[in-house]
Amino acid sequence: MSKKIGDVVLDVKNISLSFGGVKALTDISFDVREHEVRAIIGPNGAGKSSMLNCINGVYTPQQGSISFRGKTFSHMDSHAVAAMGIARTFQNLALFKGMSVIDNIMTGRNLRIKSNLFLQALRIGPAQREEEKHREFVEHIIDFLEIQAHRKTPVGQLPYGLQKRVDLGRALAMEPQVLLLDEPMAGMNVEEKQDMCRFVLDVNQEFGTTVVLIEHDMGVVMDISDRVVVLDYGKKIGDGTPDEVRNNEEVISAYLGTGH
Ligand SMILES: Nc1ncnc2c1ncn2[C@@H]1O[C@H](COP(=O)(O)OP(=O)(O)OP(=O)(O)O)[C@@H](O)[C@H]1O
Repeated sequence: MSKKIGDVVLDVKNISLSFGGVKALTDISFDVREHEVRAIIGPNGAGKSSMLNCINGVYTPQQGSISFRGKTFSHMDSHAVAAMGIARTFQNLALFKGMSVIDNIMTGRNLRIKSNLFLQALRIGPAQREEEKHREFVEHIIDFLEIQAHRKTPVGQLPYGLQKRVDLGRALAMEPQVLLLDEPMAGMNVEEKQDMCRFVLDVNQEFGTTVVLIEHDMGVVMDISDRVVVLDYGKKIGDGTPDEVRNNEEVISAYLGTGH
């Protein structure tokens, strides 16, 4: 891979999170470097989604801090996170099923629309020009994700694999610097997985977007990640390159050896 990994963009320090008596995360620290694909793996219930939810401000950890480009937060505010350039896709798709592909991807653009709602509603002057500019950007994403044929189709009518692609498109519409992907390939067939892998790698390599990815398919993780964090029962048990993680005894016994 010819890309150049940069400085730390996201620095997670000593995060602990519990729900009543359930300790979802215990003292988790790891960093994410610019332009890398960083995977978080671990068995069901290990705390992977909770970790993403702390990063994008859905959950507030009881302990620890998260720094983004050197700015430290004990709690990430979800609107501020999006404005800082961190986008997220969800394990259970967060799309508007009755709306077209193009309109769903446009919703990811809202953050960047500056003109006020009144002008937008009237579609006059600067608001109209602005909307055209955003629609053009959305069309680029649609071309990039090779879903031109489905531009006007209501998302709910698309096969699952394509819905996941639209979800990625919605996140890309934010022009994120960091993309958090929660199981982007879950429930896909082999061909859909290959396509999604290619798109994630293209986003990473062509736009330089940093990717943090939760994924259960080990083949995928080992193929596309630069570094991997391994969680088990809310604790970090491994961290390193795919090869390092593959050969880590604790990881093998907790996870890789158990047929997940
Ligand atoms: N909102 C919540 N309320 C109560 N408990 C929660 C909540 N969210 C997560 N948990 C608990 O925290 C632990 C970690 O869950 P989490 O969903 O983060 O794991 P995961 O590694 O993403 O699992 P999976 O692979 O199944 O998605 C689990 O025991 C889960 O039941």
